[in-house]
Amino acid sequence: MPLKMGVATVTMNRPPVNSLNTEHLETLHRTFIRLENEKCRGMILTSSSPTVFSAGLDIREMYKPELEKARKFWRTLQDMWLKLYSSPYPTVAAINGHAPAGGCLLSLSCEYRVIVPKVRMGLNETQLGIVAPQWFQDCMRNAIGEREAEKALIAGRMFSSEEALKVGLVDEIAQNKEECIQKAEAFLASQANLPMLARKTVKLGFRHQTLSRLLTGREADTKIFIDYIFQPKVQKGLEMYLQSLSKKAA
Ligand SMILES: CC/C=C\C/C=C\CCC/C=C/CC(=O)SCCNC(=O)CCNC(=O)[C@H](O)C(C)(C)COP(=O)(O)OP(=O)(O)OC[C@H]1O[C@@H](n2cnc3c(N)ncnc32)[C@H](O)[C@@H]1OP(=O)(O)O
Repeated sequence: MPLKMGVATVTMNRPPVNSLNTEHLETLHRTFIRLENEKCRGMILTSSSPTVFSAGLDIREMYKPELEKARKFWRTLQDMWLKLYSSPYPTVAAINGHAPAGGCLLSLSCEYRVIVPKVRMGLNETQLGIVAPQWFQDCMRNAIGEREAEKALIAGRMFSSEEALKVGLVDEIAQNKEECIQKAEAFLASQANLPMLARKTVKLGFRHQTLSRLLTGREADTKIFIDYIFQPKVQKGLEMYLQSLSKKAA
């Protein structure tokens, strides 16, 4: 995590697709805590993969899990998200590859998004027979508005880079990763002279409702997750989805 002029670039590096298992989520969470403690001036979140930003939650964490491990997985996801979404420093996602589901959530949790061409992002959970939790949905709604979010979430729509720009899911398209990082740095530079306390207070004001909805209902949210994924038909769906992903690789 290099810090250049107080700006950190956090590069996810969990091959092959940066899927988010408990360990990877813990690493991200620890990183965001450290950045806050070190009074970082801005953060760029990106990926070491040339084609994938993040494939979202690691489906193997939800497929036939042990109960306590599944609980820990979900709580760690909540912890990571609460830290990122409420970060006092400015955040940009340099989306240099596909960003489905939890990958899209990561980018939506940043303040500004730059994407490369010819990749897809969105909350596709419905298409997998699972449901994007309320706080995932809130992040989408906060980015693109009620009507577009409702349509996208019901359909589990994956947006092309161009569609994402058009609907406001991302702020800019860059031609490649290098330009993506340059544009991310330019956004952070544009924020650098703003009084930090005022900036942070306004940001948290906008995000307060979404944050408190989860903060006041964390246990209930965990229970919803557990009850949902332990349903036999959901497990069957996850099994089939994992098989389809593996078949694709074969
Ligand atoms: C009332 C109820 C309310 C709420 C319910 C509560 C909770 C339910 C939980 C809801 C939340 C879900 C959020 C999620 O994030 S779910 C994950 C969704 N992710 C995806 O759908 C992405 C799947 N992956 C892909 O589409 C492609 O892999 C991708 C486009 C990212 C990259 O394609 P590429 O061709 O480069 O790679 P692949 O060959 O497909 O994959 C390589 C190997 O990686 C494995 N893989 C891919 N994605 C995942 C993943 N998300 N988890 C685990 N493993 C993954 C894939 O199987 C390949 O593995 P091998 O076959 O090589 O072993």
